[in-house]
Amino acid sequence: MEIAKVDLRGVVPGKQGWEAARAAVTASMVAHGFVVVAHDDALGPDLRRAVFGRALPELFALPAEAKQRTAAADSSFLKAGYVGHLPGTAWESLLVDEPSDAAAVRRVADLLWPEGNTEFCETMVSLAKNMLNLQETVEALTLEGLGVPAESVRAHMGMLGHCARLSHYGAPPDAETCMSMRPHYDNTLVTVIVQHEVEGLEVHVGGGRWVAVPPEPGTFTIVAGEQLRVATNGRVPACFHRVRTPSNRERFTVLFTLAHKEGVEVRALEDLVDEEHPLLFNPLSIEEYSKWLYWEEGHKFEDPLKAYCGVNKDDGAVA
Ligand SMILES: O=C(O)CCC(=O)C(=O)O
Ligand SMILES: [Fe+2]
Repeated sequence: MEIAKVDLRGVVPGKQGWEAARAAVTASMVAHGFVVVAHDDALGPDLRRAVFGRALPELFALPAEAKQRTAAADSSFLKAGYVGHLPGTAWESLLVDEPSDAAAVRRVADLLWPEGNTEFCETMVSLAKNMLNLQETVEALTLEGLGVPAESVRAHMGMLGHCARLSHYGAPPDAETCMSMRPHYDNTLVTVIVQHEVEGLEVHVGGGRWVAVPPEPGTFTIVAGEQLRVATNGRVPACFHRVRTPSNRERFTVLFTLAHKEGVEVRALEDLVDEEHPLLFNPLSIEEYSKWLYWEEGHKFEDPLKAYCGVNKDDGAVA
C-alpha cells in the first residue's frame, strides 16, 4: 500500500487549500488513525542539521550519570526526564514537558550541561514551536472535518499540553526480527513522529498488514493516540504502530505529543455523540489508565481501551 501524503505547506485556517486539506487529513485519520503530511517549512535543512546532526547525537553521547540527572524518581517512561535501556530494548529517551517554552527546555538542559548549552535550547524550542503548530493544525483539521464547530475545537485545545520525546535506538537487539519497539497504541491525542535518514516507523493498516513509513525529509507522520479515539467517540481509531529497522542501524527520532493536561479527564466531544453515534467510551483518567495498561493487567487485552472504559466492554477480548 502506498501511503498518500497531504501537502500542508501554506495551509492556514479559512484560506485557500484549507478545505481540501481538511478533507484529505480527516479521510486518512478516519481510515487509518494516521496521516503523513508534507511540510518542509516546518523543518528546513538548517534546523534538521541542528536537530539530528548536533542536538540529539550530543545529548545521547553524554555520560550516563549526566542523563540520569534528569530522570524521574521512579524512572517511569511516562514521566518527564530520561529513561535508558529498558530490558529487551536498545532504546533510550528524554521526555521534555512544554518544549516550546524556553524556560522549560533550559531547566532540563541545565541538568544535562551544567555549563549551559544555548544552542541545544534554541534548536529544541524552534522545532517544538513548529511541531506544536503542525499538531494543532492537524487536530483542528480532523475535528472540523468530523463536523465539530470551531468554538468546541477551541475549548478542546485549551485542555491540552505538549511534550517532546527525543529518542535514540541502538541497532535492534534481535537482528532477525529487527524490532526496536513492539506494536503499541500511544496514550496521547496525537503524536507527530519526525524520522531522519534511518527507517523504522511501521503502521498497521488492518488485516495484519504493516506498512513502513519512509524517513523522507520534509514529511511528518501524525499518529492518533487513544485519547483521540475517546474524544472523537471512536470516529478516529488509535494507530497501532511499531519500530523495526531492517538495516540494523542506530537511529534518532523526535516525537511531539499533544495530550490532555495532567488531571484533565478525557471525554467524547459532545458534538460527536448523538442517536446515530451513541457514546462508546466513559470518561477516562489517562494517569489511571496508563498505570493499569503498563503495570497491571491491561496489556493482556487486544483492545485495552475498550476493556477499560468501553460502554460495551463485552468484546474487549483477552489477547
Ligand atoms: O521512533 C519512532 O519512529 C516511533 C516511536 C514510538 O512510536 C513511540 O515512542 O511511541
Ligand atoms: Fe508510539
